[in-house]
Amino acid sequence: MWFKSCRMTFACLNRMKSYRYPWTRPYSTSGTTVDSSEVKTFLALAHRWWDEQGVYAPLHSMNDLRVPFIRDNLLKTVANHQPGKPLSGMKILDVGCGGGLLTEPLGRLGASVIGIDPVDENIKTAQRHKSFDPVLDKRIEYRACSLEEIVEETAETFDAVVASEVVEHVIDLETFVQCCFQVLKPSGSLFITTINKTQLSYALGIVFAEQIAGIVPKGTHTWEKFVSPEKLESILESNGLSVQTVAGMLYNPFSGYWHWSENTSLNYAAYAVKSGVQEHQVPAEFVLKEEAEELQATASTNPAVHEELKK
Ligand SMILES: CC(C)=CCC/C(C)=C/CC/C(C)=C/CC/C(C)=C/CC/C(C)=C/CC/C(C)=C/CC/C(C)=C/CC/C(C)=C/CC/C(C)=C/CC/C(C)=C/Cc1cc(C(=O)O)cc(O)c1O
Ligand SMILES: C[S@@+](CC[C@H](N)C(=O)[O-])C[C@H]1O[C@@H](n2cnc3c(N)ncnc32)[C@H](O)[C@@H]1O
Ligand SMILES: [Mg+2]
Repeated sequence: MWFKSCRMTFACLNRMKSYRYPWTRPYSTSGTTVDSSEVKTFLALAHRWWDEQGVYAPLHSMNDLRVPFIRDNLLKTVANHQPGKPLSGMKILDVGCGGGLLTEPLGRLGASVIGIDPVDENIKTAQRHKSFDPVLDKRIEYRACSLEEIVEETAETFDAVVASEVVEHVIDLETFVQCCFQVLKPSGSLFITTINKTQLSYALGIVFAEQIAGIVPKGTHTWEKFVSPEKLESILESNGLSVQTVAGMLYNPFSGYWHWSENTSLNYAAYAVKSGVQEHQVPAEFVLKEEAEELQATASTNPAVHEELKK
């Protein structure tokens, strides 16, 4: 179209009771955040990631905002950094990495990045593309999996988790966020970009962007799955992630460029930090024996936990 020429196993769960104490491992009873219909949609486009003027042009263009957003906020967390490789020494998990459009620039900034995506064809595309650059080939690892599948082996591993243009495609956002918490180191950073759930995002993000202008392929988004910043902030805060920044992003379909905006009624970026304390609900029946002993020890100092353990 004329616009185109322009641009975890520990997921936490239902039936939980409220405790207020430093987090302990939750146990998944069901457990997926992956919507099979989304997988089908992305599978069909798995070979299109690196066509910079193609269906994923807006995501290529979004790097102009999100890469500096992630870089600059991460640099505030370190005393000094290596010129040229400012993110050197940092471990980043890129969840829903797709073809690696954001994974690669983060690797170029010196970070060790693991990119995961449930669509194996996306991972094949990403692996093929990074293989052309020996530096990236060493710095980036890709895996075809969901977030909940790697939580156990990567608990408290990452300095940062990135989920860019992903949460509007998942089911069970709360579980998704809890997994992000689990894999982050204490004080680790979480970066999310997504689309707000407003009448304007329906009019512009669905009717205009998909059905009229073809900025994104028809069926890319379901308005009901869009996430307001208020809802996202509430889920983050109640899961031990302290929101630092929410900033609006505006796509200009004429120029194909993104701009920061005061207005969050369409796209927005959020940055949160793992605070380490959660108002979590942990189902007593899901707490392993050693966890119960740990809690028992805690109970001696915390009556609230003591009460819960008696139930
Ligand atoms: C039950 C139910 C569904 C209710 C909905 C709520 C409700 C009641 C809605 C009613 C609202 C309403 C009034 C609807 C009327 C529908 C209608 C007649 C709409 C007309 C459309 C319109 C208003 C057109 C205006 C046209 C115009 C004047 C344009 C020129 C001005 C201008 C520059 C506009 C800017 C347009 C703009 C900002 C478009 C971008 C919109 C947007 C949110 C895009 C996000 C998409 C995107 C690029 C996200 C990243 C991304 C990318 C890709 C990819 O494939 O590249 C994939 C992804 O998964 C992504 O997340
Ligand atoms: C719009 S693309 C964004 C890709 C990449 N993050 C970027 O911004 O360039 C959304 C990606 O999320 C992946 N995805 C969908 N559901 C997911 C889930 N539940 N968990 C992880 N990734 C998911 C899709 O396979 C797709 O690659
Ligand atoms: Mg999207």
